Amino acid sequence: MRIDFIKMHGLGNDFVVLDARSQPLPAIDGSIASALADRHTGIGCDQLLVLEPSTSADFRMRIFNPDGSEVEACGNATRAVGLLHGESAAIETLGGIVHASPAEAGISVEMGTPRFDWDAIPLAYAMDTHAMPVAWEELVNPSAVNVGNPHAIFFVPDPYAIDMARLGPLIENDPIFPERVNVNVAGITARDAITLRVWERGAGLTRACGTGACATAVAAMRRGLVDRSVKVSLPGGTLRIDWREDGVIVMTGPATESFRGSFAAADFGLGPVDRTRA
Ligand SMILES: N[C@H](CCC[C@H](N)C(=O)O)C(=O)O
Repeated sequence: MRIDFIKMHGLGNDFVVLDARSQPLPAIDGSIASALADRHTGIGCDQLLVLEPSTSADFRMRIFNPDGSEVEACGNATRAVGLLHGESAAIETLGGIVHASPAEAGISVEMGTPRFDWDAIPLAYAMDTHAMPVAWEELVNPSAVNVGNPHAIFFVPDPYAIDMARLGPLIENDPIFPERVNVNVAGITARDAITLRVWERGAGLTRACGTGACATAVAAMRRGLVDRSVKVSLPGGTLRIDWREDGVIVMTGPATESFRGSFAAADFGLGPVDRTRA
């Protein structure tokens, strides 16, 4: 049996999309996600996305990191599947329902309202998530923001001077974040401009992180560093983040379909299709 996939990206943060609504798919778990995401022996991607029917939205999007973890939110992926959908869509995720709509600058997504309470960013002990009293060498006093998934945001003079390959995993896996955390290093370049690099939980350094851009923009706004509409420049390109007066974060940016293909299910250890799920 062959399985069709769509290869997509949002500013270079790339995805393999499997649509269970158009083909019978065997059960997908973390180990299969890791195999498909592997850039040497698999198709290769930062996240695997599985689209399924939903009883509460237009469809459901499951999100897997290359380490096999299934997670709550993925901003760039939301724009990508919004592009596939072709018109406005409500998308069910583990982090809640988000809304994608075609926009002049690509796809606009209402990413929900951010949370700052410490039980949204599971910490070993309650802290002021505005500026946590912790440090990892030159990365100090991060903000902690949950936009469906957990983010730690450090403001630094030059994000490109930070050794993310060394400090990223240290912070990602610190026990102070029992669910781990996405690590953002940001520089403020103007009242409406942020430069950002992200070490993603379960994926490592990516060329762009949509939820990271949302969390970082909100953290900077809360600190009075920027206005409520900012451009966030990531290695892969720029996103616009607006934090509306009603508390909803709106992210706008491009999404791209790269190519389509198929693979033999047996090549990735995918078992027979459970017809009760078809
Ligand atoms: N690594 C993230 C999921 C992907 C987020 C990122 N690719 C985005 O565009 O938001 C996490 O474990 O929470």
